[in-house]
Amino acid sequence: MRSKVNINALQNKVNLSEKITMLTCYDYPMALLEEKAGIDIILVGDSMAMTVLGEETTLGMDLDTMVTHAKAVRKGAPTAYLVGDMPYMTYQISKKEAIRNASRFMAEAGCDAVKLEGGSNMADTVEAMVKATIPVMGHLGLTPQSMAQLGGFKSQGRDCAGALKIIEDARILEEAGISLLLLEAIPPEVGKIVTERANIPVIGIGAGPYVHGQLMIVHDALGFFDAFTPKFVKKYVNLNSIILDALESYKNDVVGEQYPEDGHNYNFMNGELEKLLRQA
Ligand SMILES: Nc1nc(=O)c2c([nH]1)NC[C@@H]1CN(c3ccc(C(=O)N[C@@H](CCC(=O)O)C(=O)O)cc3)CN21
Ligand SMILES: CC(C)C(=O)C(=O)O
Ligand SMILES: [Mg+2]
Repeated sequence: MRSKVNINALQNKVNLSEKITMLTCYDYPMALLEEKAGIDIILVGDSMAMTVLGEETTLGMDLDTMVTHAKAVRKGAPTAYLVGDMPYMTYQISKKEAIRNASRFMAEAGCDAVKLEGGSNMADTVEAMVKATIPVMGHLGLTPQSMAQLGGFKSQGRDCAGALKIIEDARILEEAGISLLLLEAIPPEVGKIVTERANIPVIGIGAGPYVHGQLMIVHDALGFFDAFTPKFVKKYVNLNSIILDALESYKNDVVGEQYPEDGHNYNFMNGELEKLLRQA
């Protein structure tokens, strides 16, 4: 087993200019594989609402479900740096609720940190959570929980004012005590400026090549999600077509009576069948 990935190990990679790898994960079998592949950071994302539960937004995700899945992911990935994604309205209402809700990811699921969306508006909350022993990952740019205000899933920071706001928010969040920062769907140049000024690991998802590491939604990387494809997605395999082939083969086997075969059957213990046939 590799040694546990902690925040120092991640900072070491940054210092050595080694890229950090991050993927989402929502269940135990995928966690086993991501751990085996040596992925540094695993995010149990509220994107699970869309990739696993078929919702059109992330807003309906609830904390109990997130904690349940984070627990399963931790079982499959004991050494990855595990981040739990705080669902909509579990941290926006009060610092007290934010701390109590975040603590469940830490205590029940064994997460290493929690992630929350927002900039300067979240600085006080981040400070309170860090004081309460909870490491926090910030998330700027396209923040899906604000989609009603952003006007949908739209890339961000593409004008001067928008870019300046992201750069300033990154500074304020770092000052408030975040341990890591995620940048989503922004121009590479904005990612570069934020990364150069940061003293913490900066991970991008559609934030260009200059950040310290890359995140992708695992269902996107595997071709296991078809509803839409963000521009930054690279599909490494088309799992949908592989799985569909297998499902159709199974169906054809059953309909064509090719399954089950002899080896799939449970046989009687010695002499018992003859006994049954005499008595039945
Ligand atoms: N499967 C999946 N992958 C993701 O990366 C992802 C989710 N789900 N769900 C939550 C958010 C939404 N994401 C998105 C969605 C769209 C763009 C995008 O590139 N949007 C276009 C505009 C599309 C429009 O105008 O409606 C853009 O150019 O900004 C980026 C990230 C990222 N996240
Ligand atoms: C899209 C990423 C950044 C996320 O927050 C999630 O997977 O929920
Ligand atoms: Mg999320």
